[in-house]
Amino acid sequence: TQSTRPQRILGAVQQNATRGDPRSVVRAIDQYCRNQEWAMNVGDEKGCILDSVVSEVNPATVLELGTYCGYSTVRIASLLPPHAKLITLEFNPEFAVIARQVIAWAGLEDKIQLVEGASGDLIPKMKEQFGVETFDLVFLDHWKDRYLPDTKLMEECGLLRKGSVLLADNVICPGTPEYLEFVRSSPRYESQYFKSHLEYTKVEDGLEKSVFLG
Ligand SMILES: Nc1ncnc2c1ncn2[C@@H]1O[C@H](/C=C/CNC(=O)c2cc([N+](=O)[O-])cc(O)c2O)[C@@H](O)[C@H]1O
Ligand SMILES: [Mg+2]
Repeated sequence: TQSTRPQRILGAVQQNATRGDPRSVVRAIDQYCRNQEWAMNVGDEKGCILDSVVSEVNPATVLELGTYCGYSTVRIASLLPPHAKLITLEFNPEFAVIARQVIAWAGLEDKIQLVEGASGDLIPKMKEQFGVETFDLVFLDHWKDRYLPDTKLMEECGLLRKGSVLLADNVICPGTPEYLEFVRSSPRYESQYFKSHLEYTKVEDGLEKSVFLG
């Protein structure tokens, strides 16, 4: 039977990456997606911007919206300090199965909690079910029309504190116009655009970093 793209990405990791070496997992996926078949990972160019923001924030608690195959999950978690935790939400069970194996290959199961379900349902449960107070960093990379409603939901659920950082992928391509308008015009956010390119291409894209001001 025909394999799926996420299955082929997992295969590339198992063939080319070293177990327990997160950066080799990131490198294996980037090489596969650049040379064999494109996939919607944040990628190596925007990934370097992601790395610099993670290192600057040095978060104890991270929320990722949209795991897909776990590329950015592993990339972020590989930079976290020892007792830090990353919760990643994924509602497609097939993608979740692949992502769990990619995370395991990287040896990062202790830092990452992959929760299956829709962000709109899970965000309101973060405090009671997952013992989260607030998130120091949120990486938004799921359906682009969910960025704004989920940001408002995180505010309503008290999951953001003064200084929490939202980092959003694809604000140019495919684009998140309503979200961008909101964070750039709201007095409660200080936003900054990091110009880059759509993963593995020369098309313009970028990340928007927005600090919640409380
Ligand atoms: N509400 C929700 N709760 C939980 N999981 C959810 C969710 N909505 C979507 N997801 C999951 O997040 C991923 C979707 C990503 C959409 N990205 C994209 O569509 C995308 C497209 C391009 N592109 O077309 O060039 C480039 C990119 O970097 C992209 O991230 C999928 O794994 C999907 O199952
Ligand atoms: Mg993306």
